[in-house]
Amino acid sequence: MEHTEIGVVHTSFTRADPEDVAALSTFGVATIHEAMGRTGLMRPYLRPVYPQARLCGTAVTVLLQPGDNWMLHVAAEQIQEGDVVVAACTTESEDGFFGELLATSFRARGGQGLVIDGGVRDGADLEKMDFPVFSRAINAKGTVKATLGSVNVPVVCANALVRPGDIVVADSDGVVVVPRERASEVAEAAARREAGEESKRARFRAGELGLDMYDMRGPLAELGLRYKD
Ligand SMILES: O=C([O-])CC(=O)C(=O)O
Ligand SMILES: [Mg+2]
Repeated sequence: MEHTEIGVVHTSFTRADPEDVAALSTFGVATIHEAMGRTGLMRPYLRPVYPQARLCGTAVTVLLQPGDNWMLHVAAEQIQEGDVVVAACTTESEDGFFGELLATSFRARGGQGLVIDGGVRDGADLEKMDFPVFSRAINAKGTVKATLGSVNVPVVCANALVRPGDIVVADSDGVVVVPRERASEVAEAAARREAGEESKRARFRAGELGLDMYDMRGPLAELGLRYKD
């Protein structure tokens, strides 16, 4: 990635097609990740603040400085209906950058949730509000407003590149990023994959074995697998 700009807010960028966002919202993260050729996943240390949390939306990106949540307030103004805020940090930081007050602000602007490679607090309130948040920590420790970061620059969040306008999907399995140019192709591949899984599910339910469904007996015998009484 090119040198990241600090102290800049990009106010206009192309958002993914809402039809593609709606299509992707029907699939689980594992299916989307597989449909993308097993790419786009954030690291699994990002966890939902409450088990039912789930989100799908277009990314407004934020680059935070450690222990400083100023740029989340700056980002709130850039949120449009259907957006998800994706926040990375210039240096690893697990402080509580975000809580129910900021969630209330994001929601009022149309925000659908937050993915943050940092900490958040007010977990019980976030669950009560059903405002989906995926974070690396839950931490009561407060933050300051003293240093500039950026809004709507490309960021690397938990090892995944996210550009403003890309689609982010998160559920209890993890967080995946779909580049907006690939969204409709990925949604089609995900639908094909789900149809394939449905037919396999029906066969498993009927008692068929993966050993036969996937023609595994020959290769296992060739490698010398032996059955003993
Ligand atoms: O106020 C903060 O800095 C973070 C927080 O707890 C909230 O948004 O409710
Ligand atoms: Mg709070």
